[in-house]
Amino acid sequence: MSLFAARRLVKRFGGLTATDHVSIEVEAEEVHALIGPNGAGKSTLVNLISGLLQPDEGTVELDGVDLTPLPSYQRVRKGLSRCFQVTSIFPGATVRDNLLLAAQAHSGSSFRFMAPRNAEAALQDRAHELAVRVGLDKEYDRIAGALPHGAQRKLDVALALAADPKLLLLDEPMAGMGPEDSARMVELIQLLRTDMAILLIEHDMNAVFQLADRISVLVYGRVLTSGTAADIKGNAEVQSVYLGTEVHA
Ligand SMILES: Nc1ncnc2c1ncn2[C@@H]1O[C@H](COP(=O)(O)OP(=O)(O)OP(=O)(O)O)[C@@H](O)[C@H]1O
Repeated sequence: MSLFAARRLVKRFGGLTATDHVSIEVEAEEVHALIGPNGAGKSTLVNLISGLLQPDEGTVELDGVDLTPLPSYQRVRKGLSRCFQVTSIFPGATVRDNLLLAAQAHSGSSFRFMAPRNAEAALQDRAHELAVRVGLDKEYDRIAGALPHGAQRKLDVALALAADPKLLLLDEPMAGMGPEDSARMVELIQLLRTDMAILLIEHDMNAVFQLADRISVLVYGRVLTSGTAADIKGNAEVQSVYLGTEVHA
């Protein structure tokens, strides 16, 4: 059984079927990328998976738990974390305080039996560990909103990691990045994949081909095909979908 499975998801907006019986699975430690031209329904699918939208049909399951009836925040508790295309950081606070808040939000009852001073120390450790993990330890005391774009995206990833996800949903993590920052983000995702499964929605095809074990191509709300990078590169139907369109996915 796969770690994660979305099964036959359907979402209609009036007469438009934005998600048309989409099934997608992610195995433990797998990076599964989702690509598709503009308007293919990627954002809608991500919202259905993370719980910002409710499907008209279909189910979302993680590690044997049916997440479909749960709101976003409960899905996070069950192990499904999402990074946002629009970052979710507090721009006026330091990296440290952003991470402390996230660590605290996800600490649940873990510090309940500790003396307050020990609980505070454990939170500080956790926040610093998250900064180290994404390579932001040198920026720890800087104001988040003043960081370069690439560093802000890393912080966004660190905030999602605070929940200790089993599945990390990365929604266009390379958006707006230059080649150097993109390369760093690829390195970071390579590190993370040893600890969690990743569903990656990304327009940067270089990054997708480097990272993905499996790629699914979404067109008009349906999965056109799924396969390895080599399968997808050699697929005539995929090529024709992108031909003459704004090829950035
Ligand atoms: N809330 C909504 N109400 C009505 N139609 C919507 C809504 N959200 C999305 N759609 C429509 O559903 C289709 C899929 O949109 P979606 O944003 O999911 O595509 P996408 O693949 O994420 O595109 P992009 O890469 O441009 O963000 C589009 O035709 C869009 O206009």
